[in-house]
Amino acid sequence: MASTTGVAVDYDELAVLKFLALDGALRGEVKVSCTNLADRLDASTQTASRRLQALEEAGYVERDLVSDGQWVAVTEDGERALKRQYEDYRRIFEDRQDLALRGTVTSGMGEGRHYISLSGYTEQFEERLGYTPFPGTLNVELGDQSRRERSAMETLDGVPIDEWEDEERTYGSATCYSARVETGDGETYDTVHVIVPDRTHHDETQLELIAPDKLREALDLADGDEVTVHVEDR
Ligand SMILES: Cc1cc2nc3c(=O)[nH]c(=O)nc-3n(C[C@H](O)[C@H](O)[C@H](O)COP(=O)(O)O)c2cc1C
Ligand SMILES: Nc1ccn([C@@H]2O[C@H](COP(=O)(O)OP(=O)(O)O)[C@@H](O)[C@H]2O)c(=O)n1
Ligand SMILES: [Mg+2]
Repeated sequence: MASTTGVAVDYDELAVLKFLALDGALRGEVKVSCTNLADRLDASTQTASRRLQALEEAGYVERDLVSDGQWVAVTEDGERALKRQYEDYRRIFEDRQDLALRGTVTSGMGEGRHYISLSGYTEQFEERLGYTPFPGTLNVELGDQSRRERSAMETLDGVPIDEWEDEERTYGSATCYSARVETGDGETYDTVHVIVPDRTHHDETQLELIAPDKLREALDLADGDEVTVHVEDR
């Protein structure tokens, strides 16, 4: 586990980070005594002190040393590190079924690029998904089992993209489902969306994915490569 600064932070240090957050250090500085912290960690004062120092070197906390202890605040990077743990626990306890759809990367009709670039859609993607998608859709041809399982996606909470029109015509609505892509080599790309247009030339056997980046480049994908799309309930 490494931080952005390259300093390794272990579970032992994350436990300290959690105690600090419980004491309110996400909201601002809290007074910390190494003796008290050592008690809660069931470790020596030196160990407690060393872990605080490691957290500071990793950029997860900021410290102000004073004669009778120290003031410590968790940084944004520190908060992100805690949130990653939180996401893991959510997956463990919230019993949200991860719908895993398997298929192969395939080329389509080259129309996705046009639709995804239209401002009537990009404005909605930016506002509702939080990013400007790479112009296009990565098409995934689903295997037999995943074709059957795909219908379960419609029971999840999707982000609606509304129909809109310009002078010439109306453009259809669509629904986006948050997902993660995993390649055959176990490489993953975290935030993509399965986009299901209400009007489409594709049938249920194809899944179309949008993402901030070109997935063929980010994941080194070519036609025929196997991917698993983990659709999340968000
Ligand atoms: C956001 C979005 C909106 C779309 N709206 C329409 C539409 O209004 N009418 C239509 O015939 N197809 C629409 N399509 C579907 C495309 O015509 C086509 O089925 C598919 O997206 C093409 O994918 P490909 O080029 O990757 O094969 C839409 C696709 C997307 C991604
Ligand atoms: N996030 C994305 C979107 C599209 N793409 C690829 O970008 C190209 C343009 O997308 P497209 O939807 O217009 O083309 P086709 O899917 O019809 O081949 C295709 O090669 C897609 O596979 C990608 O790699 N990553
Ligand atoms: Mg496409």
